[in-house]
Amino acid sequence: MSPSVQVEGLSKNFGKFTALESVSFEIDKPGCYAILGPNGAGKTTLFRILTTLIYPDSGRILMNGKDIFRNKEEALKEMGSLVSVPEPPDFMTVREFIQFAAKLRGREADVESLNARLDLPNLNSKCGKLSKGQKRRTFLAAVIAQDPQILILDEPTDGLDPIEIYKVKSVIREIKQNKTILYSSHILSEVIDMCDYVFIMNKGKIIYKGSVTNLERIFRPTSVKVEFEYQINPGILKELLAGMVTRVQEDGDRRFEIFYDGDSETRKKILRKLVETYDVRSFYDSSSSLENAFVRVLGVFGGRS
Ligand SMILES: Nc1ncnc2c1ncn2[C@@H]1O[C@H](COP(=O)(O)OP(=O)(O)OP(=O)(O)O)[C@@H](O)[C@H]1O
Repeated sequence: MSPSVQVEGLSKNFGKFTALESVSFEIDKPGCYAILGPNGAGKTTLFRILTTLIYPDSGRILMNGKDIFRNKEEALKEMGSLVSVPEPPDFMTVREFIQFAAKLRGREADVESLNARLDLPNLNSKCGKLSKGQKRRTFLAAVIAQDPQILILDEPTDGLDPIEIYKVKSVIREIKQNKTILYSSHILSEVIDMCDYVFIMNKGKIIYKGSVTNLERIFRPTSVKVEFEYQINPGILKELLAGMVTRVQEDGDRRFEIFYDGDSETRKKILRKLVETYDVRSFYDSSSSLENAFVRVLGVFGGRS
């Protein structure tokens, strides 16, 4: 049976501040599910509730059909988490901690394989002597050694160096094939790279739910920036592209931003026409930055103050 997570009408206030408001979603297939949102959106609050570190004011969560607040032990049996910067105990070695974590769930840890995949620090080092990134990878190795069906990972790459990020991402890509991973991040490009489905949060609410492919399709670029080898008459350029473009805007000396309907065929026609007529120095999607797309999602669905 596939692991499932159901979140129903979750709300959480801190005093008068509403951190989560009626958050609901359902997951019933393995894969990597991103909770994406800017700082303060409520991601960590949601993850702390999902792991019962704190309790909601209302709503319920079912993991594999079991209520995590009413039937905690049963419901969390198949869940492993990396939330709120956990640290392995100082006095244990890396190997001991991973073996200990696995034993808690009745599993045997394959420490050597985890070491090869995550490039762990010296297995005999005491955890107290590790750097922040090494501690995080050791903790992640321990969670993976427990072999849970559901993994809750709150910004797992936060504070890691590029090589560590690469290792962590490879492992997550590998295990998401048959597990459910809830993965929070504020980096859209990371989510596009890793995840299959995305929930976008802003100001305590989920403002977008959809596949990552759909998100890319909706927020595909709708303008290109072009630079010519020499100065171009804007009037003639507009005439040349008439019928293909919605607007042509001068963008400095020899540079223009050309707006169109976002269709890839139209984009090809524009490029062909320009190259046939002029010497084009560069041509690229002006809003191809995924971070820009994120800002647009917030603008379209969630407002932004
Ligand atoms: N214990 C608390 N007491 C009061 N306010 C809190 C508490 N925990 C969180 N908040 C507030 O709730 C809001 C959501 O915080 P949360 O940490 O869930 O956001 P986030 O999306 O994880 O942000 P980040 O990406 O910065 O980690 C923030 O405005 C935060 O200040």
